[in-house]
Amino acid sequence: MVKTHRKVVVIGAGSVGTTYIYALLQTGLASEIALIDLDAKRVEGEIMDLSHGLPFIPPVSVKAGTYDDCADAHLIVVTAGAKQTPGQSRIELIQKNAQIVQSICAQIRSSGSTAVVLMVTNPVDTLTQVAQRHLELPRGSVIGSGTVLDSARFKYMLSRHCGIDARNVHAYILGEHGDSEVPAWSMTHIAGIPIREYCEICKVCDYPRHHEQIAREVRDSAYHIIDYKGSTFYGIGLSLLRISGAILRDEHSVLTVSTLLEGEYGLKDICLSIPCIVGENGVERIIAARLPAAEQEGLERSAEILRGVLQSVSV
Ligand SMILES: NC(=O)C1=CN([C@@H]2O[C@H](COP(=O)(O)OP(=O)(O)OC[C@H]3O[C@@H](n4cnc5c(N)ncnc54)[C@H](O)[C@@H]3O)[C@@H](O)[C@H]2O)C=CC1
Ligand SMILES: CC(=O)C(=O)O
Repeated sequence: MVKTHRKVVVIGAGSVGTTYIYALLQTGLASEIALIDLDAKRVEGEIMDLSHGLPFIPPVSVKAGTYDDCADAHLIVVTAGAKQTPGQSRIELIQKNAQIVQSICAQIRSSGSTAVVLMVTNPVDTLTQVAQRHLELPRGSVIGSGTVLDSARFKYMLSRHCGIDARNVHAYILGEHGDSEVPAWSMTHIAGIPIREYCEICKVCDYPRHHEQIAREVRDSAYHIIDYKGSTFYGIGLSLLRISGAILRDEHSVLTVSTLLEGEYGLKDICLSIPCIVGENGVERIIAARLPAAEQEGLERSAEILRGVLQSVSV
C-alpha cells in the first residue's frame, strides 16, 4: 500500500545526492525530503534552487535537514563522502569514506531512526557492511545501491547492441560494485529466451566475442565517465530512484542491491550484490540461485577482494 507521508532524508548534497533529489521530486514518490551536508551553505543553495521548480511538480516539501529528521524518515540515502579522481579505484576511497560513514551512522543511530538505510558512498559494498555494524537495524534494512547501476548499464549496452528496448532485456551484474563485478550471463534473457539461445537464433554478431566486449564496457564505464567529466551522477540518480520506488511503494522488485550474505551462494559475513526482492523493509528476501561454475567462481573472487577491503578498515 502506498503511504501518504513518505519522508526521505538524503545525506550528502553533492552531485549524486542532488541529482537523485531532482529526479525524486518529479515523481511524487516522496512527500517530504530533507537534505543534510557538512556544508550548510551548499545545502541552503541547493534547497533554494530545487524549491524554485516546485510550482511545476506534484506537492512536496524540500528542506535543509538535521539528523533529527531521520527519526520519522522512511528512507535515508547516504551519498556523503569523497569521490574518485581519474584513474582512482572505488576501493582506494575506503579509509577516508569509512570514517565519514561511521560518524554519519552514529548520528542516525542517535536519532532513534528505524528507516531503511540505502548506502551509495563508495566503495559501496564495504561501506554498507560498515553501516551494518554501526546501525542496530535488521540486516535487510541496511542495503547498498550495489550493482543496480551496473545492471542498468549492462541492460542498456545489450539493448543498444541487439537493437531492442532496454526494458525487454533482463540482465544482472553480481558481486562487487567495482572491478571484480560478475556479468551473470546465465540470468540474462531477451523476450524470455536465455541470451545464448537468443544469440544463436539472431546470428547478427560474433556473440562470444561481443559478450566479452560488452562486459568490459560495463565494468569500465565509470572510469571513462570520470575521465571525461569528473564524476558520474545521472545514472546513479535514476538507479536510486528505482530502488526508492521499490521501498516506498513496497513493490517487491528484483534488484541487485548490496546486502549482507549469511550463507547464500556459499558466502558468509560479506556484503555484495545478488538479486534481491526489495520492498518497504529493504531486502525482503535474497534470491539464492544456483550459478554455473564460472559465475560462482567470479562471485567468490569478488567476496575475497571485499573481505580484504573490510579487513583494511579499523571501523
Ligand atoms: N554506488 C554508486 O553506484 C555510486 C557511488 N558514488 C559515490 O557517491 C559519493 C558522492 O559522490 P558525489 O556526490 O559525486 O561527490 P561530491 O563531492 O559532489 O559530494 C560529496 C558531498 O559529501 C559531503 N560530505 C562529506 N563528508 C560529509 C559528512 N561527514 N557529512 C555530510 N556530508 C558530507 C560533501 O560536503 C559534499 O557535498 C562518492 O563516494 C562516489 O564515489 C558515485 C556514483 C555512483
Ligand atoms: C562512480 C561509480 O561508482 C559509478 O559510476 O559506477
